[in-house]
Amino acid sequence: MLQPLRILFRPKWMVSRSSASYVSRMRHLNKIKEEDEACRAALQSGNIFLYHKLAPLLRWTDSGIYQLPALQTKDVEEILEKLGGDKEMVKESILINCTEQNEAQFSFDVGAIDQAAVEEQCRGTFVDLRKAFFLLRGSEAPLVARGQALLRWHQTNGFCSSTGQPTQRNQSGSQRVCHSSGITYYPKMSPVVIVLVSDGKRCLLGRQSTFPRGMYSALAGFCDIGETMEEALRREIAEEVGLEVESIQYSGSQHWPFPQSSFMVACHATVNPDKTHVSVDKEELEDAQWFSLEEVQEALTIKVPPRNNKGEPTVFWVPPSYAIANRLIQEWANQQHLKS
Ligand SMILES: NC(=O)c1ccc[n+]([C@@H]2O[C@H](COP(=O)([O-])OP(=O)(O)OC[C@H]3O[C@@H](n4cnc5c(N)ncnc54)[C@H](O)[C@@H]3O)[C@@H](O)[C@H]2O)c1
Ligand SMILES: [Mg+2]
Repeated sequence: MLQPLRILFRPKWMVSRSSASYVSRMRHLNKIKEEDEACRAALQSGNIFLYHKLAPLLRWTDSGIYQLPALQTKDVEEILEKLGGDKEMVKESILINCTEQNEAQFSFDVGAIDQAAVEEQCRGTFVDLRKAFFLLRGSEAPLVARGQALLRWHQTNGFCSSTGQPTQRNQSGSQRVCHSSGITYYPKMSPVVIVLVSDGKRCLLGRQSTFPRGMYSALAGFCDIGETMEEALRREIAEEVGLEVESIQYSGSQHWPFPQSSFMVACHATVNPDKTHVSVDKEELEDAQWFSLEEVQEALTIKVPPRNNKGEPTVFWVPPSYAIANRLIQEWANQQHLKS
């Protein structure tokens, strides 16, 4: 039988934020998301994160870390004019969030404007999102992913799939409407379950042939339409490794921008310790194996895996800390410790 879901930990945001300031911030954000006039005003005093062909602009700081530079709207207008663009283009910025001080945050893709010239003006570099996600700290990584996801969605949803007519966005970019059919389109995410299966002593990790060599992760799969998360989880484990899950515990969730926006729901699951024979579906996975606590602990200590002369990792390692798979593996290792 499936056990009821239970939260394994309290995320930091649940305990550390004052509810009054959080409520006012969320209401402010909702207002500028929904009301075009309020959003235009917020853009005038807001912060803009720049992208070039969906690669975010990062800046190397004096303190030796990469940062996501927040530009003022007037600065972006100036740069656009200087580099032969139209300063009105800045109005295409997409609302992504707001700061603790209620300053709106936007993403803007400079498009056809020369990349090197913008980099020089902004004292930064446009970096592929996979790399940027790894280089940024704290809340900047999810913020930059969200900004890119929204820009990508607008770039690929310019036309109504029913009428073929152009769709029009609202000022914040939270939706697009086809005035011919009346259909409103909202940014989309695909729900994915990611699960760390345990037999009580070992945990099960798998790898796809596209993963970097030696890297194993928790098993994941897209939810089918009409499925509950629990059904998707049980089905994926049955399909990919031929095991039947006995219990499920919810752990957390994450927006995952690769290759496109997924909503990752992360869980722990157990199987009967007498029924642990793995039969891998080779269409889905290259390999799946049970790993001991010692092996997992060793892998968790590896920040950058050692590589051979072809540049390929030579050891067993797990996804980095920004991936929710890493958190599941870390939580499992902590729980095993408590048990022993
Ligand atoms: N953040 C993390 O820690 C982490 C770890 C592992 C995997 N992931 C992500 O989980 C996602 C799903 O994992 P998977 O590849 O094993 O899934 P999966 O096992 O469902 O297999 C992928 C296949 O599912 C099909 N599919 C069904 N719906 C889809 C949709 N909406 N979008 C794309 N393909 C769809 C496609 O045929 C695709 O080839 C991947 O995008 C991967 O990047 C994230
Ligand atoms: Mg899978």
